[in-house]
Amino acid sequence: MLRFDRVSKVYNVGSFGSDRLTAVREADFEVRRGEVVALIGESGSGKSTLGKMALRIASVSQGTITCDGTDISTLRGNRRLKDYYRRVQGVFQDPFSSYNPVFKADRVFAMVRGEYYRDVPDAQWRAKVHAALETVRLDPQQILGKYPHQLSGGQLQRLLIARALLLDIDYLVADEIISMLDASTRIDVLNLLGDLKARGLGILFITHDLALGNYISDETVIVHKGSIVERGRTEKVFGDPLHPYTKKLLSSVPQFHKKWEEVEAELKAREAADTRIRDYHLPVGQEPPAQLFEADEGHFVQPFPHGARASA
Ligand SMILES: Nc1ncnc2c1ncn2[C@@H]1O[C@H](COP(=O)(O)OP(=O)(O)OP(=O)(O)O)[C@@H](O)[C@H]1O
Repeated sequence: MLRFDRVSKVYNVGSFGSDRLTAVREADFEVRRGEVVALIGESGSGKSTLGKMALRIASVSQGTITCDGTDISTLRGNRRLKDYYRRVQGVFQDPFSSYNPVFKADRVFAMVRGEYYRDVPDAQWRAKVHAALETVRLDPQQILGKYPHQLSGGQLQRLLIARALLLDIDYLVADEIISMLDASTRIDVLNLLGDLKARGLGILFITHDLALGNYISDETVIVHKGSIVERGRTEKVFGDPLHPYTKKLLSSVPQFHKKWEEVEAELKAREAADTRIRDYHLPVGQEPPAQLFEADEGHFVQPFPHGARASA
């Protein structure tokens, strides 16, 4: 399990690094193997920072991230870090920036070999590469030996996922990997992630797109201004949103079969009927605690003033 335990990140900003920006505040959630967790929030809410901390690209300011029980901040030295990256890999939004246009795209595989599999004989390595490409539904004949500009964004993205698979990973941090793809490729990559999940991979799926998050995830974590405001089984968070910010996000997605007034009236009626709100409403002016309230089994919400409307 990849577990975030009250994890915070403070960046030093300003001209001399004199100001501090809290990008993530006491985030608490986990990604289990064989499960997709969607991390959803607007731009600047701290999603990528959470992914970067899990990949050790950014340090953790407070709290701990553990991978199957090991605090990842204690992994020092090339060998232990390499072992970690054998198990946890990241794929990011812009596939083009991960390739050097001067080299053939499959150089990313050669780099993995040089780093991790020097002793593997050529024939065995070829078979491994072919198997990884087939898993991501790429035809080795069409892909190997090509330059990045000869491949589509979707192919390049799948190639990066194949590279991660060469390492037999347990967890994948997928940061906005669908956003830049065209509609027909999107569904392919989404279905691929579904296959990987079925093979037992744990996936942290970072997105600002609610529909994508809803489509693919088992658990949803909603982040707003660095804090998790709601999390739980995806069907609960989407079907019975509790926090004003989650409601606002969901109501901003057009429901083509309904008029806007109908949606708003439904939200108000649901809120009025929701007796649980009394249990977790906060006096106006009180800072919301980082610890979430369990409103329903496995469905957590950050307490908020009753009647509050989420500010953007
Ligand atoms: N290296 C850094 N130094 C200083 N501030 C940073 C750094 N990286 C991110 N931030 C700030 O931290 C906050 C969270 O950024 P982050 O990239 O995690 O958000 P995000 O939700 O992933 O946004 P997006 O979807 O636009 O990538 C933002 O205010 C951002 O400007």
